[in-house]
Parts: sequence; structure tokens; C-alpha cells
Amino acid sequence: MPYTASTPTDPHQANIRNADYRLLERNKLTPMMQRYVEVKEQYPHALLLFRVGDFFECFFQDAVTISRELELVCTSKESGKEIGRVPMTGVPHHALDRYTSMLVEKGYAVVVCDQVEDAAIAAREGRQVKREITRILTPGTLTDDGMLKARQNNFLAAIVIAGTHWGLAYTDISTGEFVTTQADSLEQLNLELLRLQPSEVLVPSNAPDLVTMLRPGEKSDGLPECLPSSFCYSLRSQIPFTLGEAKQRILQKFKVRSLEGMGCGQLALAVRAAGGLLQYLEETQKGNAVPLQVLHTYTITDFLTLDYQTRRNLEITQTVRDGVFHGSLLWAIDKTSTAMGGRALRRWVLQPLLNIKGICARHDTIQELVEDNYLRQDLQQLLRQMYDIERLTGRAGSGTASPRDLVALGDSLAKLPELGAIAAQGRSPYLKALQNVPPILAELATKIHAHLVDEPPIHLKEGGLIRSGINSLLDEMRQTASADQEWIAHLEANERKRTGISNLKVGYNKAFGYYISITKSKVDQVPNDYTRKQTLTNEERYSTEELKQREVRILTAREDLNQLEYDIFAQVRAEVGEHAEIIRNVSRAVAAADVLCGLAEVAVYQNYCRPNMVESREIKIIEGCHPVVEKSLPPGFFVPNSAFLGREAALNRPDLIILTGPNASGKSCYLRQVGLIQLMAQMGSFVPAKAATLGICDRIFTRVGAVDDLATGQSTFMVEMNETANILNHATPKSLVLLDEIGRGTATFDGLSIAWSVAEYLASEIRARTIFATHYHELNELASILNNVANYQVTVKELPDQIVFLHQVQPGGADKSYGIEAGRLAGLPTSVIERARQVMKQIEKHSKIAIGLRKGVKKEGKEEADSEQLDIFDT
Ligand SMILES: Nc1ncnc2c1ncn2[C@@H]1O[C@H](COP(=O)(O)OP(=O)(O)OP(=O)(O)O)[C@@H](O)[C@H]1O
Repeated sequence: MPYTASTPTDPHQANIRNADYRLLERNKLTPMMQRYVEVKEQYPHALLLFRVGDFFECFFQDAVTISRELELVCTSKESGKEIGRVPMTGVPHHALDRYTSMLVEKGYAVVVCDQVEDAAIAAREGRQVKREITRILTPGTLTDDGMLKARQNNFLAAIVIAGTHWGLAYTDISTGEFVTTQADSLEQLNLELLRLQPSEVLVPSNAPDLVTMLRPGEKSDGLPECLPSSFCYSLRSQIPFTLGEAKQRILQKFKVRSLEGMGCGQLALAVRAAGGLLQYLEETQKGNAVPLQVLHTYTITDFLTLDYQTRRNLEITQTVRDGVFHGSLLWAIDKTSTAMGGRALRRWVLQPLLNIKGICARHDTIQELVEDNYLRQDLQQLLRQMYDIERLTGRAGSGTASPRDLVALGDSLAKLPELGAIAAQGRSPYLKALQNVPPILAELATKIHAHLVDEPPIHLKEGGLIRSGINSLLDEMRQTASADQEWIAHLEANERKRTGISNLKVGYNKAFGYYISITKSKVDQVPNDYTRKQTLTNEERYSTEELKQREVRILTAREDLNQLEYDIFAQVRAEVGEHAEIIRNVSRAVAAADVLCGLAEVAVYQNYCRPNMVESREIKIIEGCHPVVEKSLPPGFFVPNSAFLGREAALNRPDLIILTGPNASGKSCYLRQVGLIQLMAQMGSFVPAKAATLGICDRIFTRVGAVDDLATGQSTFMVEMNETANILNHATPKSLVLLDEIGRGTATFDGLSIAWSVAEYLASEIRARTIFATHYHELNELASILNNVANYQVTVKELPDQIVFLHQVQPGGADKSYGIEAGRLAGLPTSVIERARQVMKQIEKHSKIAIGLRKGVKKEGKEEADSEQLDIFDT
């Protein structure tokens, strides 16, 4: 997209470019500029980037200039050194994201604005271009690429097996989180591994079949077909994984007397897995990289089970088609301000709760934050200024934190009392948890700030990281060093005077140290006490005895000084590391509050409602929406739809809905939206609906679309049947089952028969709450046979030459597919369309006869073969 960075289209922008923004009258600024001014006040180096479609347009900022080649040149204010360049012509935003991440990591704040209106149209109509701030990225938050990286865990896992039971332990090596649990089946274990996506899994040598199973691309019974490509395993034959050794190792590592207090005393397999993992960490030194925090235990069955297909089909963390974050549920609801909040949200979304009390505690907090805008905004404003406390603490504990890391941690810890004071205005336990900040954290923050300068250098050897007045020896050494520096500084003037050489210069380079430079034409004026050091084309370089001595003193003093500064810094870092566990506990509370503030923000802006959670099997959604599709359509374009499921004695609601409707009418969207609303409610979020009453689900199953699994050599139909079999074998009356076009991957009658029997089994045997989207209109017959089945259809309006999709779900079955119509619209040749119509008439005739036969209406002259072929409806 052609544009020039130097011609701003927004007059405010031009004003601000030339003026001190603080002098501008705030009420004359657009809301966007007011927001920018606020950010600018907090972060003087903030950048402002405008995004137009897929490209970004222009910016202004004092520390950034535009080069002649129209490049955005970012320079560091402190060192004056260039830190990055971005070409300004047609930068796709994914490339921009990399740069903004880099800038944010370097301590800049970046304000990204979307131009929501075409500049040319606005100019023609004499209006200002409307823009809105989409993201404010401050240190501690990152752009999509960087953000995703920072918001993902970095797990290592170990598993042990005993019969059909499994022990699982994992640790996040960037935060030190250490968790162990037990799985009662291979399926449970697989689901946990898929949720965690560990980069390495340790398997004991007595489980050779596991090695095959965990190898990507190789299918084995019970294992989801698709393991992440990053997935790898290690066979650690030398790891004993024995109970006695494991216990001892855990007690030693976590410095506790008994395992009972950790909740895993009874979980022999979990303990063995933890012991094996600990041993591996010690052997490979990975354990020293991060001090592990106290071991946690959880029960897998305490959470809603989301299998691999459901995570994929509901597009929870990434989209099905492109496998990207943008367009997923997480993308639609992630308004967290910190990376640790982002990681917590990812956990919540993949582990929705089963316990109503726990869910309601989250809903209560969101309600409070929705009702009190000031409380939420104040909390978020502070949260945005916080860095990733969890990871910084991990680094402090492992001795890898840089001075900047420590200052960032100190800044964040210093904000905790203020955060607690704001949270004190709230009532919910999540906010109360922020109030009890242990005083030691404020002490640590004070200590960091008292010792380290506000902006320490990136490289330790640059020195100058410790404040003066902290250590008398350091101050003394600095004084001596500065006297020597001063002597050097005056040397040039003194030597010019002494020698009469007016262009004499004093310089320094790494190889030769300090030198006096004289041009070739003046070498005859060089005094006798000068000794030659280096000869260049146009100059000679000299030194003197005194300069040599000073140089030795300066360099040694610099080394000593740096060492002393480093020792002081390392001492402060170690002290912070000793309190890692306390800091982590607080950071978990901060992350949870961040998630809830974000969810409350989404609820306010997207107009979500608080779901009423009940123990029954009821699912009642009034005017529900798909959170992602709704967000991607212009306001008011999404057609909300209600859903009623869960038959109870007193209520005439169906357990199974047969959903029919033409292609592209919105069946899949409706199906997914019901699943997403249920999932969102159970993770503790408000939901996109006018009202919702939701019974807890133990599992959500989905079967949407069909893809070949070439890696495992499975056909479309086999994938479909495997997934369906898994659902029928595991669904319970408390499950929610979402099926999209079962039986499409095979011959029509086989497919129809399978679809019929699957629906029948779900409704009459399992009685799971099910939505069954299908193009087989014959399935509508089920509703007249089973009283817990109902027919719904997505409506369309038929005009003479086109079909209008109303996207409205209404009771009743559709009797027309409009598939041929869709083909016509897509441009199939007229002769093909005509022929298709003829063929369809024939097929319809047969189908009617078939249904007639089932109802016992014998048509005259019907051939025997027909009745045999269509006997499938007899139960
Ligand atoms: N409630 C709705 N309001 C507005 N637009 C919708 C709604 N539901 C779906 N759509 C739009 O219609 C498009 C098609 O929807 P969807 O894929 O769910 O149709 P479908 O009936 O499942 O089609 P097919 O049978 O071909 O798979 C979606 O991409 C979406 O943009």
C-alpha cells in the first residue's frame, strides 16, 4: 500500500509532532490521543504506530527518526546506538510485530492504532479519519509473536506406568512450576500431554510401547492421531523411577519432612514420576537453571475433559485452517495485561472447572469488575506496568537475571502494595488475595531500587549499575577512577600546549589502549619522552610513561570496579532468589486477577452475560452468539440464536437436536457457539448471550468436518468413524456432544444409516445432550419416534434468483438443501445444474417411497429391490 510516512493525515498528529504534547489542551484531543498522552506520560519513550489494513502507516516519536530510504530508525536514547530499522513502505503487520516486540523488550512502550475508516473518503467528506487504539504494549506485554512466546509454558514431563495407571510429573523450566498427578487411563494421560505440549517427555525403559506411541506421526491404539510437531521423547533407562528413591529425592529437593503435606503421599505413581523428573533435571543441570517451586498435585478429573478433536474443532487456542492464534477463542477473549496473566488464561481455557463453587467465585469477581469500571480500570492500569514477575523471579533464583531484569522485578514488586490497596475496594476472594502482600516483597523492592540505578546498562562489563553511597569501597574506587579519567580528559589540552601541536588528539582503542595521535606532518615536533606505539598512513600514535601508568591503573580499576559492582548486584539477586516461593505465590494471585480483569473487560465491551450455573442437565442459552464470528463481523451483523437442551421430568427440552439447513446457513457456527458458551462458562467467564442457564458438563465432544490423516494412513471416513466411536464409548448423560455431518465420508445410504443409528444411540442409550447437524433430512423422522429428540433448522429466504441466509435457528426440519442452488451460485455450467435437478427429482422420489414404506404406506407397483434397499429405517 503506497503511503508516505511524512505526511500525516490527522491534524492532531501534526500538532503533536511539533509541540510538547503536555501543552495541548486535553479536551481538544481525540480520545485516542488522550490515551496516547497518558501512555506517553508514563513511558516517555512511547512509540505511536498506525495500522491501516494489513500495513502500518505512520508514527511519530522523539527517539525514532525516518531515514531517507523511508525507514523507521529506532535508536536508544541512552547510548545513541541504533537498535533497529523498519522499512516504511508497505510493512506487513506480522513483520511490524517482530519489531514492536523488539522495541517493547528494549523498554519502549508501543501504542498500536487501527485506522477504522478510509482516509480518502473521510477527507472527501471533510471529516477527520477515525482511529482507535487497539493495543498498548508496554514493557511486560508483547506483540502477537513475542506475546505468544511469552504466554506459553516451557514444559518438561516424565511419565511412569503401572498396569492401566499412569504417573505424570512436569515442570516449566522458565518459571520453576513443578506439578505431578496421576492418570487412570492412557486416554487421560494423552489428553494431559496434549494440553501441556511438553518439549520433552521422559519415559522409563520398561514401557517400550510408549516410545512408539509418543513418536509423532505414528498411530497407536488410544493415542490421538496428531501430536504437536514439537513433541519429542527421551528414553531414560537409567532413571529408576522407584518409589523409595523418588520420595527421598522429593523430600531433599523441596526441603520438607513428609509428602503428605504436599498432597501426593498416596499417589505412588505421581511420586515416582516426580522423582524421575527430578533426577533427570539434576543430571542434565536443567534443575539448576530454575529453582523449582514447591510441588503441586491436582486431580485430572477435577476439570472438564476436552479431547484433542474438541480443542481443535472449537478453535480454542488456534484456528483449524491456519493453525494460528488470530481467530481462536483465546484471541477473542485475551485482554490480559501481563504475560503471566496470558499464561494463566491459557490454563483456564484448557482446564475449565467442574466445581460450581469454583466457577461462581470467578463469575462473582467478574461481576464486581464489570459493575465497577473504575476498580477494573485502575487495576488494569497498574497491571499494565508490571513485568513478568513469574519468569523474572525464576531468573533471579537461578542467578541468570540481568540487572535490568532485577530492576524490572523491583518496579513490579513496588507496585504490589498499590495494587493491593485498589483491590481492597473489592469483595471477592480473588481480589482479597491481592491485599495480603507479604512485607518482605516491599523490602526487596526497596533494596533493589536502593542498590541498582534506574536504567542499568545491558552489558555487565559496561559497569555503572550500582548507585553511589551504597558501598564505601566502591565510592572510593570510583573517585580514584574518575580522577584518572579526568587526567586523561585534560591530557589532550595539556599536551597540545606543551608540544605546540594544535591538532594533537588523545584516543583509545581496544587493541592498543590509550594513545596520542599526531599527523605525519607534525612528527618532527614530537617531544623525546613520547614512545611510538603504532604507525598509520597519515598519523603516528604515541604513548608516554605517565600515560601508560594511568592506563594500567584505569584498566585495573575498571576491572576491580566491575567485579565489585557485580558482587553487590549478585548479592541482591541471590536475596531475591531466596524469596522466590513467596514472590511466585503473589504472582499467581496477580495473574488470576489479570485474567479476571481481562474477562470483565471483554464482558463489558462485547455485552456478555453472567451464566447461571446449575447442577441439573439444563442448557438454556437465550440469544447466544459465537464469540469469534461475532467479533469479526460488523456490529449487529451476527444473528443471535437460542439453544435448549437437557431433558428433565418437568421440562420438555430435548436431549438431541437434529439441525438441518442449507450449506453455509450457519449450522457449524451454531454448533460451535453452544460448545464455546458452555466452555467459557465453566472456565469462569461471562458468555456471549442475553441470558444463559447452564448445567455442568463433564466433557464436550465434537466431530466437525473430516480431514484425511495422511500421516497415519487413515481415510477421511476412518478418521470420522474413529472419532465417532470415541464419542459413543465415552459420552455420559452429563456430556455435551456436537456432531457435524456424521456419515458424509461414505456412500449415501451407508452414511445415512450410520448417522441414524449414532443419533439414536446418543438419544436413547446415552442420553447425552447432543446437537447433530446434518444434510440427511430423513433424520428428522427420529423426532417422531423418540420423545427426547427435536428438529431445528437454520432458515433461509428464497427469492426468485437467489437465496438469502437468515442464519436464524428455528424449530422444525428443513425439507430442502439448496445444494444445487449453491452450485449454481458457484458457477457450475447450466447443463450440469439442469441435470442435477433431474437426478435430484428421481432420488427424492425414492426417498419418499422409503419413508412411506417405513410408515407402512405401501406404494403400488413398488419393486422388491427398493424396499430391501431402503429398509434401513426399521428399528
Ligand atoms: N448466526 C449468524 N449470524 C451471522 N452470520 C453467520 C451466523 N452463522 C453463520 N454465519 C456466517 O455464515 C457462514 C457459514 O456458516 P457455517 O459454516 O456455520 O454454515 P454451515 O451451515 O455449517 O455450512 P455447511 O453445511 O456448508 O458446512 C459463516 O462463515 C458465518 O460468517
